[in-house]
Amino acid sequence: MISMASEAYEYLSESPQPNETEFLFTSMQHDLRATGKVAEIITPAFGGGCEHSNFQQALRGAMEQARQAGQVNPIVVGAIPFDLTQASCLYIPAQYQWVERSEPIHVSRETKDSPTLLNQRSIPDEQGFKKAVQHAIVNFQHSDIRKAVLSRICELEFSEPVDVQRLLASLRVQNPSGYQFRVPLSEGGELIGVSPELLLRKQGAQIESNPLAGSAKRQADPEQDRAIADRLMTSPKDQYEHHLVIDEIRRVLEPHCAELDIPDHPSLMSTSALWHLSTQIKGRLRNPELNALQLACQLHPTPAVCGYPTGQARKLINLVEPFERGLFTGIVGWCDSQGNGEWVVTIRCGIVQHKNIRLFAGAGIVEASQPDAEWNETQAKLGTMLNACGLGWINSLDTPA
Ligand SMILES: C=C(O[C@H]1C=CC=C(C(=O)O)[C@@H]1O)C(=O)O
Repeated sequence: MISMASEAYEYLSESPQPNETEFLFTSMQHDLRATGKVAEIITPAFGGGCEHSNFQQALRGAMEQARQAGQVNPIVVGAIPFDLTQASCLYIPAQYQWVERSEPIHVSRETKDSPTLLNQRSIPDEQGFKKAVQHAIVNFQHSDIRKAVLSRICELEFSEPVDVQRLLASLRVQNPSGYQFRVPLSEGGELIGVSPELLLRKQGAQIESNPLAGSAKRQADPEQDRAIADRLMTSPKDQYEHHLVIDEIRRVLEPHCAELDIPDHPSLMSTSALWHLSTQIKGRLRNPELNALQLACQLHPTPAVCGYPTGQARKLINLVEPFERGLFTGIVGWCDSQGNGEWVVTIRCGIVQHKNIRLFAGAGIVEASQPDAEWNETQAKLGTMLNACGLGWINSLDTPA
């Protein structure tokens, strides 16, 4: 466990106030709020698992720049894209502060408060997505690829600028135990979301990871909801999908760990929209000097967002996905100058730009997948952000996953 609250984290000059926060990351009981920028890291994180990589050098250079600017314990915050060869979106803020999380505040769902939805479209559309799933399934039958995560975009245009504070408040109500994030983007706009999936937390020699794979849509009726959860736990397709992720994470972490605890079987975890198969992994590093970003770069992208084997799955994704994922299914979080940090998988999120939001959702495809069910799963995953936008009704038009 990271004991951030009790630690004397520094902040330069005044602490950021919630309404002027530019970067936000919620971790367990605390929010990391940051403003300003003293150094930027756009070097791609490719090879970032190695301490001599360009990326790690850029990271050390930026930390040094911050120290010269007077910071005693600088931190790096931001996001890294799905494709590690693309520019990183990281920086060292001028001020930061850990604050205790407040109780989620009720957000009114009255339609008069919500701006009107002018346009929406899915890329690819329903037919295109199902075709891509079918394409992947055929590929599995004729190659060594076992899993590929296929995703789609849902573009929304509103009559008025999106109220980001309201969006964040609603995400907090929906998933109070999730990792909420808000990242300013240099090209304009903000990355906003609430991820349920911890890629890596590192404090000293202790590490944790909580991969998720295998999902089912929550049901309003408690009995049906329980039945869906039980079915997920015993579904061979979902167990298989999950184990591909765990085996790959074990392969990466094992050589680094003096102790590694990976339960034999996943457990259930839930958000307001979905059930997930989840494995809580804990370990103790042989070399506590490894920084959180070094390890995160070795783990990313796991088969929970890419597939298995990674290289081949990535090629298949590039072939069938008709858009650039950018930051979606990358990682978002923070790392301090001692190498401690937390990185979560950038899912259940969107990019907000004035009156537009670009939402993203994906689903792990294996040979036993059904195109209709995978489409419905992406719709359920979009539900978190759609609800936050006051558009929960869109999901009620769908058949349950
Ligand atoms: C890619 C997403 O979810 C991943 C994380 C949890 C469960 C997943 C699944 O069951 O397919 C996905 O691997 C997403 O939410 O867009």
